[in-house]
Amino acid sequence: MPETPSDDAILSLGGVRKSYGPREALKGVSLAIRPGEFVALLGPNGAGKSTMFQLLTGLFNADAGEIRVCGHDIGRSPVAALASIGVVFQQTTLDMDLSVEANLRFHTRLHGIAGREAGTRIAAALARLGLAERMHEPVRALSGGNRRKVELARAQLHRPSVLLMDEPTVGLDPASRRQLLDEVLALRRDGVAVLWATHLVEEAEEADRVVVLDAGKVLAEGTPASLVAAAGAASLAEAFLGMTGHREAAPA
Ligand SMILES: Nc1ncnc2c1ncn2[C@@H]1O[C@H](COP(=O)(O)OP(=O)(O)OP(=O)(O)O)[C@@H](O)[C@H]1O
Repeated sequence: MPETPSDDAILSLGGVRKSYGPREALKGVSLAIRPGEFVALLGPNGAGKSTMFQLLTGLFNADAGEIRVCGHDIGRSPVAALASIGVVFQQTTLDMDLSVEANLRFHTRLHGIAGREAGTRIAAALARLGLAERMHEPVRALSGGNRRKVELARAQLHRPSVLLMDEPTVGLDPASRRQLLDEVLALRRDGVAVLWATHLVEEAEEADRVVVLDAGKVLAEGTPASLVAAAGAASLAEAFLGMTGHREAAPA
């Protein structure tokens, strides 16, 4: 696997295993991401993507292996590791009846960001995403695409080095999907590392590197072009289908 980063990784997994009873969801997964790199975790349903995110966010502990964020072992130093992570989960975690601002304020308080500084960060994050004028509206009044943007804004308020996005475009229309992807791709300029889980090949095509996960194992990784070339395929979709045989993971 030629393009795996090594010592300069900001997020790394080494030999990570996780089972639910007899079912092995992750069977010894290793990967690493550098600052400013956008990595797509591409896998069909049941590949283990959400399980990996649950381990990366400290919701569960791995049965074996090591996860490090900015040099901190998530098992031994979870507070330090999690302080460097921003996350957008597959299911929304916003309070629909609170205003956009109140949702974001809750997050800044959790991270110990003082009032005035919190206000400045919230205003800047919403302005960047074109949502400054919606700040006082209840989240319920926003479209699905804008709700996701609020979650993206929230995930960045504590200025994490690593952003985890777990199938964040599920349920969004094509234009909103495109916008969200563009916003996150742009974060590379600020040196933010992104792990973007998806089952949509077209989203993975834009990544710096693609990690193909299936049935709890990394099948391949590399740039989209290198995966296509290695598979002797005409497209990433064809390469992916050839590797996994999962037809439901074809382009949207
Ligand atoms: N809480 C659980 N209890 C038992 N098995 C689980 C649990 N969560 C996940 N699994 C199983 O672990 C495997 C990996 O599931 P996971 O949800 O991590 O995959 P995924 O790639 O996120 O899939 P999807 O795209 O459908 O969300 C699947 O076989 C799934 O059925």
